[in-house]
Amino acid sequence: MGISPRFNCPCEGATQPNEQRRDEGVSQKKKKKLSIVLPEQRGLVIGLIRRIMRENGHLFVRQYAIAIACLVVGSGCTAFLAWIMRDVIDKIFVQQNRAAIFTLPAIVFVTFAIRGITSYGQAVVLARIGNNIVARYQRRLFAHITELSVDFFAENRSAHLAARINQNVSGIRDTLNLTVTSLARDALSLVFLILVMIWQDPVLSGIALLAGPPIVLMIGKLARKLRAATRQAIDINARVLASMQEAAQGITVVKAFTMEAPLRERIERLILKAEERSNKIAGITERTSPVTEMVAGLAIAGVIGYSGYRAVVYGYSPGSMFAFITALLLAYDPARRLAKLQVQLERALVNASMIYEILDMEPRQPDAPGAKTLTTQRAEIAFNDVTFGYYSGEPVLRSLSFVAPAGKTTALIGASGGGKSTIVALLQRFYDVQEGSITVDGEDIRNVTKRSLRSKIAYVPQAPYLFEGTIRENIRLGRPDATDEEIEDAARQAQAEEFILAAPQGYDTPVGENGMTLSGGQRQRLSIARALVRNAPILLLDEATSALDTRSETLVQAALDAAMKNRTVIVVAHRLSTITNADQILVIDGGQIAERGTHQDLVDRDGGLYARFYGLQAGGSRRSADLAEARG
Ligand SMILES: Nc1ncnc2c1ncn2[C@@H]1O[C@H](COP(=O)(O)OP(=O)(O)OP(=O)(O)O)[C@@H](O)[C@H]1O
Repeated sequence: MGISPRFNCPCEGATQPNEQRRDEGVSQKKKKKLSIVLPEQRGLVIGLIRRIMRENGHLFVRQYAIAIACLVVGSGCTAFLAWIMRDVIDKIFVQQNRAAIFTLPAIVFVTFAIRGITSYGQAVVLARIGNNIVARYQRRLFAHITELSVDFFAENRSAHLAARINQNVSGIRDTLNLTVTSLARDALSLVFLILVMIWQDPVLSGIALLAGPPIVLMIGKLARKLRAATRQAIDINARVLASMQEAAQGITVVKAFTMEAPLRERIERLILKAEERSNKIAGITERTSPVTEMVAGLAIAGVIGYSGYRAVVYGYSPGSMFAFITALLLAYDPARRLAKLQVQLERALVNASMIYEILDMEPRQPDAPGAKTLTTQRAEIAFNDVTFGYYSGEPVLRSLSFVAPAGKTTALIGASGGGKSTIVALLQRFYDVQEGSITVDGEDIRNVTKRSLRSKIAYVPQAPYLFEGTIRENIRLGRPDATDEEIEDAARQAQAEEFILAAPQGYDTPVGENGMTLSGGQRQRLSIARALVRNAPILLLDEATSALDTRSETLVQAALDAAMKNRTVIVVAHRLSTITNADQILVIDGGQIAERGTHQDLVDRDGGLYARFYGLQAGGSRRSADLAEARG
């Protein structure tokens, strides 16, 4: 299973062609990358709006009812103001009715007050709905992303992803709010005002409404242009933010290599592009204004000219004409906003579809239907004829078979790129094998839940990663229900206690971003403590001691030796010194096992790869990169 390219169509009901599904067994670089794909056709756009409505609308029925009630009352007030102008002119100015001098202004004031209160009410309610939608989608996205396979993160730069999500999440909110406010406020106001106009004067209304069709045509054209520009703008903005974040994260490398100037130039180029895109969008969006103004101005001028002619020549009542013109002028604002609606919706929909693009992705290694919980008796691991490659036709492991006996240590060693880390990744089911199988106590790991499989494994990665939080919290990530005593015990075993207690707040000292305040060796020891506290039957060490100095390494090695007892351990080692005691050593070369045996067996093997390598450096502390040299 692969990440579904179904996100090409974010509307519901879109299915993936079978052919596409079939060739997804092997990950294919192009398919995994997030691209900006948009529904091009009107039907798909409506599908997207309907999906957003269906997923969210029912959650906010009460709030939307309040907002819509406010909008309806507000629209009614607007129409009423136009309506009452007839009385203002006729009663006050023509009939000179004294009582009306007091009552009509009072009515106008009360109408404005009601309009103000309802406008406040709808704005607050809609803002709350919007904020809640943003929060819900942020939660949903994070939960979904953490379920996606590791290859998704290998293919998508994390900073770029974060920046894009940050921009996109507003799309759902804006689509909903724009649709609701436009329909409930602007469309309703317009309908009420047009009714007032027709009631007052059907002929003049006909003249005024002639302005509609040309404006609608023009907006349709502009919206199409805007769609492409918006897509590019969102992507460029995400790249700007991502580049800044990456520069901040890698600031030591940036400074050490004096990369400031070229980096600045790169970001400046992106910023310039983003500025150009924003200007283009503003140009397209605002192009609606002059055209709308001119067409509407023409209609209003026509109405004034014709009604003036009728008043002067035929003596029509100024009151009804005034009410008509007021309604026409008041209708102008909602009509203009409605004209802009499609343009604004374009942007919101581009963002919303990008959110669904991520939400519609499926993990590549989902649990099989009816997957069991893995229970381990002995925790014996077996690779049976495993063939695997990250890309189709490029196998990294070829028909690889070995057994990692229960309670014993199996060391993997070999030249860089041979496939050692891949073996460790496959065992955790970050990827699925293409041929063969991997079993734990005879159970194929594809038949058990990933959660239960991984709960049996403690993993110390090549590059230790620490999360924002305290030292204690970072160790506790190994097992959330670990007691403070267990955490301190693990830290002691990992030879980390000394520096932890020397830190300003001991175990409660914050580690800074990815442990920036700690040395590489200290980070590694915390990572080992995290694995120890997990207390799992399988221990995976990927070059766990690579960042330690000789003293720490000796200490940690002793700790690891203790932790390895009675566990099934697979250790990827780059230094021979760390594996001389291993129960079996597998020399991995070109995705296959070139040699296997204990350290002594392999050293004794005349002309063997391992023996040659060992011979190269009697001290046995050189890195396995030298194996390539040994291989000649
Ligand atoms: N996520 C990935 N996507 C694509 N190719 C990958 C990925 N990870 C590893 N590879 C490729 O797979 C091959 C084996 O890599 P792997 O990391 O397993 O080797 P290794 O023996 O652990 O190397 P090292 O000792 O340098 O860590 C390499 O050619 C590498 O480029």
